[in-house]
Amino acid sequence: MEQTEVMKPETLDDLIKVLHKIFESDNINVEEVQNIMEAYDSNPQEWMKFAKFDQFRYTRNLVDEGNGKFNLMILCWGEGHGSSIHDHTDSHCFMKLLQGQLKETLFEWPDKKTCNMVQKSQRILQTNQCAYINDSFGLHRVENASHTECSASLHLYSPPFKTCQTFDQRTGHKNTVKMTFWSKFGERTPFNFIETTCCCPMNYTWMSLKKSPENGWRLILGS
Ligand SMILES: N[C@@H](CS(=O)O)C(=O)O
Ligand SMILES: [Fe+2]
Repeated sequence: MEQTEVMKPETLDDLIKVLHKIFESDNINVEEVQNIMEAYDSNPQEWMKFAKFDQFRYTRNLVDEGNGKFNLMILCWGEGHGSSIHDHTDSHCFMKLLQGQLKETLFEWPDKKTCNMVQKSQRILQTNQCAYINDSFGLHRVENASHTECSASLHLYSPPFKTCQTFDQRTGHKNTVKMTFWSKFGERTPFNFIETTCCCPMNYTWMSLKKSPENGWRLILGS
């Protein structure tokens, strides 16, 4: 597909405007989106209002709904925080580092028989770099391996999705999990439940204990 002008977005607002324009079309040129996201020089003053960290796990903070074509969000990774192995529900996934570093480990889709999941590759993403993945590349896990620095990344998913599948590294067993936002447009998402989350040391999946007026206590396995 032909790529129109490659311009450098000067600010995050600029970048969002350009992304809106690009995603008006139904045919997405992955390299063009990747180049434009990479061309934006991360300026914390512009995105700080969206970056809300949690003590225990990474947070997902919605920045823009892309006219229904994409979701743009900032993920905030405290020291040692990571995701479980997951897919991207047949969507495009662009991931640009805004601050710090992130380690991305790629895995093959598990085959039918129960076995350890096969690791394909691993890389460290640096500030301003923009990575891309979709389900045809495989699955991934993302981690902030630093014990002293937090990280932030800008993710674009198109089309937007609300659930994904997480995988147990030792068995390949999968779970469908709901994906939630910690904040939307800079405002903490309202919550009326008690929640406590911990990472299961056996298989690195997340377990949450939640209480809501609607559902009472629930133990939720997976991300
Ligand atoms: N895809 C993950 C983040 S990452 O680990 O790529 C999410 O949206 O929560
Ligand atoms: Fe991901």
